[in-house]
Amino acid sequence: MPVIEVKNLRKQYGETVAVRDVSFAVESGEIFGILGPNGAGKTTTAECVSGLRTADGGTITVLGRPPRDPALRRLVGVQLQESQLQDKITVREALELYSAFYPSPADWRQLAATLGLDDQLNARYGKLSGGRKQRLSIALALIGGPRIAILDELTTGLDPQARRDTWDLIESIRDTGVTIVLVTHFMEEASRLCDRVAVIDHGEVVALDSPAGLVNALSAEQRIRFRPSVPLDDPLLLAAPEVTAVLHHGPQVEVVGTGNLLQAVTSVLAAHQIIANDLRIEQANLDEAFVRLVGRD
Ligand SMILES: Nc1ncnc2c1ncn2[C@@H]1O[C@H](COP(=O)(O)OP(=O)(O)OP(=O)(O)O)[C@@H](O)[C@H]1O
Repeated sequence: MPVIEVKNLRKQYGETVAVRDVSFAVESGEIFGILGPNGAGKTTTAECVSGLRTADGGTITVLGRPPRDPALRRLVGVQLQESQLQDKITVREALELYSAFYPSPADWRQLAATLGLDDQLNARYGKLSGGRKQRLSIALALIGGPRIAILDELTTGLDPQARRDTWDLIESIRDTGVTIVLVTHFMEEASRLCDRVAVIDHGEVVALDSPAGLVNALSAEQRIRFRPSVPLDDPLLLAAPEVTAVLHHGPQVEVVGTGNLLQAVTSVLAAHQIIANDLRIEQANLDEAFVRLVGRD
């Protein structure tokens, strides 16, 4: 049974329709990604699911309850894009303050240790690096011991190492049984972390699948590159039904096609005793799938 169900969500700000029609269901224990370009409606969707905004249309249930049900306050942890703390508050004070909001909070000292903040307890928020601030905001989202964590643009502004560390952290949180909704516009993040991804554009879900499923569905086309041992006549390859084009880049040949392209190409080459040196198969990735879906980077 899904832990979050969103059906035909609609939300507008004045004349601006931020979310036109969004539906999805999040299963228990998964990392569910909401991916889309700037202004697509991701944050608004996450805020409606978190109960921070009221939808104008559609229905949302979280653990079987409406998003603003007070019982959800300790079951759902939210880390939002704009959750800036005051610069002067220390890490310890922030953790203690947030713990006080919950009847049976997680042990904040243990959480701080897990998140690598235990040597920073007396540091002021304003002096923390971007990565540490992010860790603290994740800690604050988890302090109530939630069953669901909603994390928005978790790694924006982090350097590549801090981003990778944060990904490891999210995986370890998931391993404790917490369901995670991750709002992101980073393809690499979605591919690496998410079990399933809803791609949102102009306030609508344009695709919903695993990252690999999205790539496969949209990128039936494959490319193989190699350097033939002797010059190659294009018609030999084009005779195979799998091959749609043959391109030349100096000594390199690039074959474009569909289906079992590799087998088709290698059997043509074998039949003519041609050796394919430096053979490479170019795989499509989520970036390409995304550009195809939303028509822009
Ligand atoms: N409080 C608000 N008042 C008016 N318009 C808003 C408000 N918040 C968002 N919008 C508009 O609603 C649309 C969707 O915004 P939203 O922040 O949900 O998108 P997003 O996909 O999260 O984008 P980003 O990645 O840039 O945060 C945008 O056109 C945005 O300008």
